[in-house]
Amino acid sequence: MIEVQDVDLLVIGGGKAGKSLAMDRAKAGWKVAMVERDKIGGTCINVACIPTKSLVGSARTLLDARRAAVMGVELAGEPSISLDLLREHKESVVGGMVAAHAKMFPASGMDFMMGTARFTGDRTVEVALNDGGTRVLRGRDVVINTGTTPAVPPLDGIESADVWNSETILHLERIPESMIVLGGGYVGCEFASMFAVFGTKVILVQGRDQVLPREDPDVAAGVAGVLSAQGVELRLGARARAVRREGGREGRGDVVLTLEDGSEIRAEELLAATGRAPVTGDLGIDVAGVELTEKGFVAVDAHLRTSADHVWAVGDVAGSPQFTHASWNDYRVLRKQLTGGEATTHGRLVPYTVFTTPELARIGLSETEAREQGYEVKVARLDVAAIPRAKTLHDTTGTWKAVVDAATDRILGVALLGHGSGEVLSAVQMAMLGGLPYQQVRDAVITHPTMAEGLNLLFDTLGD
Ligand SMILES: Cc1cc2nc3c(=O)[nH]c(=O)nc-3n(C[C@H](O)[C@H](O)[C@H](O)COP(=O)(O)OP(=O)(O)OC[C@H]3O[C@@H](n4cnc5c(N)ncnc54)[C@H](O)[C@@H]3O)c2cc1C
Ligand SMILES: NC(=O)c1ccc[n+]([C@@H]2O[C@H](COP(=O)([O-])OP(=O)(O)OC[C@H]3O[C@@H](n4cnc5c(N)ncnc54)[C@H](O)[C@@H]3O)[C@@H](O)[C@H]2O)c1
Repeated sequence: MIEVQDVDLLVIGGGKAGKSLAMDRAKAGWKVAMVERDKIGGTCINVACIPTKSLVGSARTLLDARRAAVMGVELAGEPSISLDLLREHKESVVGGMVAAHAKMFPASGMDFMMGTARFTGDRTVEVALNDGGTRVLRGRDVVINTGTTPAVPPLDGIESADVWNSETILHLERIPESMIVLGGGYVGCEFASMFAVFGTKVILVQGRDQVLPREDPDVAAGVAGVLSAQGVELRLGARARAVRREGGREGRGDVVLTLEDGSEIRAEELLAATGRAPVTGDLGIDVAGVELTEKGFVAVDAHLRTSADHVWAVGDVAGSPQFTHASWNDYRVLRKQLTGGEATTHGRLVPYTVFTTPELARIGLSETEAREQGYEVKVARLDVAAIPRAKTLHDTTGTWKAVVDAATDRILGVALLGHGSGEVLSAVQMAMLGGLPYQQVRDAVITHPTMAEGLNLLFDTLGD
């Protein structure tokens, strides 16, 4: 019989919310244990945001080098990607962050262990340690932060077709001559953009009739235009039903994707980018009295409480918006409650940026959503080409759009497609948080020439 170790806080899965909470509470003197299966620092730094944005940085550097002459700079020879250097760059960024976490965890005072946790009773887990052995831990409070994992699309033949997902593509075995990207969501658009810039002939197959289906059609069309201009072939409204690898696993011929209309598309590789599935299957969740939603996420209320007393869930697995910053905010919401305060996830404003090149930065309601919710809206639009900073950079692709409540003049949301828009977005976010009418942003004195200055121009288009 293994002895049960009691702790104040037990964190299962070291994602953004869980690791932040564990370190914070350990530093505050709580007895904290955190169990992580295989990724020190979680999904974001190992296999998601950080490696992908490192590679997006490479794609942008290549694009800059290709258009150096227009900026008056001569480079000797054609700039190109070195697979070895690319891997080294990505791995040095990821490795540096993982190493920093490996130091920070024990330094905080927590009991950090590598292993797989599984519930065996109320607030109690058994941990199969990666280096052998078992521990049993019980938390006064338990936090589930086990994240999501790439969903396997239900296509005939998928198991034997040897396709990539968002994690395996990051091994950077090769830059293929041709690649099908299945799925036109965030992952699909970002990888399609970067691999097209790296020189791959990309065919993006999207089941819905636009990329990024949450966005207004005109905004999605803007992103589609960016991808097309980079050479991506878009197959919209094209649902896949089967996939096979010619020559079998050993022969490794082309991958062939069959669409619902029976037509076939072939390429050297296929990236499945069809969403993410919650990691709850092997947690023994029913033993803990924790209920799941129909889709397998942990069911939580607006306070991140599960159906079991003193068991909480945070991040992707709790159905929070699938962004690292949302998970980080979950941490703040939960910390407040665990330390005697009140906090909720209800009504929070969660921005996001899709890192195509250029990027799409979004916050608040789309025009479609605003109209569906009964708002009478004013819509402002600005071509990025009108922004002086964009002209100085010869980087004028994109359009900005803002949706304003006609009754109050408050900004309901924006969609900014263009250079540096993810940075500009935060200025809009602050205006929205402060409840400012658009005129105050329009009339603010903003530094010239910055991309943010475009906000003056954007809201100028609405007049008074
Ligand atoms: C390709 C890609 C790019 C992305 N880019 C961005 C971006 O640019 N910006 C952004 O905001 N978001 C981005 N995201 C989304 C972001 O990565 C996730 O929303 C975020 O990582 C979720 O974090 P989390 O806190 O839910 O947990 P995670 O970071 O997923 O952590 C969960 C951890 O739990 C561990 N675990 C699971 N089960 C167990 C168990 N039984 N025992 C012990 N440990 C366990 C896992 O190993 C994992 O480390 C991207 C996602 C992908 C796939
Ligand atoms: N920059 C960022 O913040 C960032 C980047 C990457 C991922 N993420 C997060 O990761 C999550 C997952 O991203 P994702 O792109 O994998 O999922 P997603 O749900 O955004 O997109 C998946 C797309 O695949 C399509 N699809 C599914 N099955 C198909 C089929 N059989 N044939 C054709 N098309 C099919 C769907 O229509 C959908 O649009 C996102 O929700 C996002 O929150 C964020």
